[in-house]
Amino acid sequence: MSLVTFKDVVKKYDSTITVNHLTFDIGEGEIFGLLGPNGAGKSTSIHMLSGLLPLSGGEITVGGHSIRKQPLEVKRLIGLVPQELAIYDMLTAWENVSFFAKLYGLRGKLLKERVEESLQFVGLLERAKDKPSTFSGGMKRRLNIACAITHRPKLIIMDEPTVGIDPQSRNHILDSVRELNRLGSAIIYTSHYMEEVDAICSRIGIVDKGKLIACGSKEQLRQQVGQEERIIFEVDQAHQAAAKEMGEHPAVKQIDEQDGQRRLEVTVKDSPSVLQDLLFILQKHGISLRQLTRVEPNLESLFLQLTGRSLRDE
Ligand SMILES: Nc1ncnc2c1ncn2[C@@H]1O[C@H](COP(=O)(O)OP(=O)(O)OP(=O)(O)O)[C@@H](O)[C@H]1O
Repeated sequence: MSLVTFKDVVKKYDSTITVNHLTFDIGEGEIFGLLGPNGAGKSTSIHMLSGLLPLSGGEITVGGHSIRKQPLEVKRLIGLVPQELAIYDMLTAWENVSFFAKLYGLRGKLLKERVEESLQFVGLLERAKDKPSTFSGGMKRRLNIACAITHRPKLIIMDEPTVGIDPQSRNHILDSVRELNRLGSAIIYTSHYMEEVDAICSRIGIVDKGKLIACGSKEQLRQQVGQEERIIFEVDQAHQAAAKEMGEHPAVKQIDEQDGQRRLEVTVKDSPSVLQDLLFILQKHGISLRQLTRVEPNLESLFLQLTGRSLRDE
């Protein structure tokens, strides 16, 4: 059964549509990735789901409850880890987590146990008495997570939780996502980092300019890319004629020239002889190969294919 449903969800600011008829659902126990460039509408969608922003159209349900009609029931089921840190500098780590736990009605012994458990979970129990102003960016992000999980929500929403932090904290957060999921929560994870979403999510929705342009399991999305791959040739000299000849090969779909034609990114349809043919063209023009890289189809390729733009360029 679906834990979350988005049905024809729209958000408009005046006449601008920021979220454009989004429809998808998320099953219990899933890690669902919402992937898209900056400004795609991920945070806006998350804020509507969390009851922080009203919908302009459509409906969102969590555990069968409508966010429009039963916002309190929905809020009880979710834990939001917002993109902007929601922690208080004048409170200690313990007091921060305890503050949020009380908002969810926890009291007494249970409150103490859950605060301790949450701080332990994010690796900050030893720093419980310290104020966040003494923490690194990654530690603050981890504290932000601890604040959202004390009430053991069925759905944890993480909005770009790894932006601007060191690799160690990033890995810690990615491990916590997997662990929270293993302990029984469904997760919605928004990011513009394809690698993160690819690494931890079981299903992925790709959004661009407010629209859901693809949605499915990683396997389904890869199949959608089809049998294309990218071959990157790094060569010793620029050569227009060679690049042009490569572009005329029937299996070549696209050539992107970088570094003054010293780096050629060639998108090819699956064909047994294409690599050999392209190498032959380089050889014929007297060009030496410095490096050759083959890139398997991935979410980046799918985004490129669907929008004609690179996810990284945003
Ligand atoms: N209050 C607002 N009024 C008008 N436009 C807004 C408002 N809030 C957001 N937007 C616009 O809505 C679009 C989507 O923003 P949103 O923050 O949801 O994107 P995002 O995918 O989460 O990207 P990011 O990772 O940069 O936060 C952007 O173009 C943004 O400028």
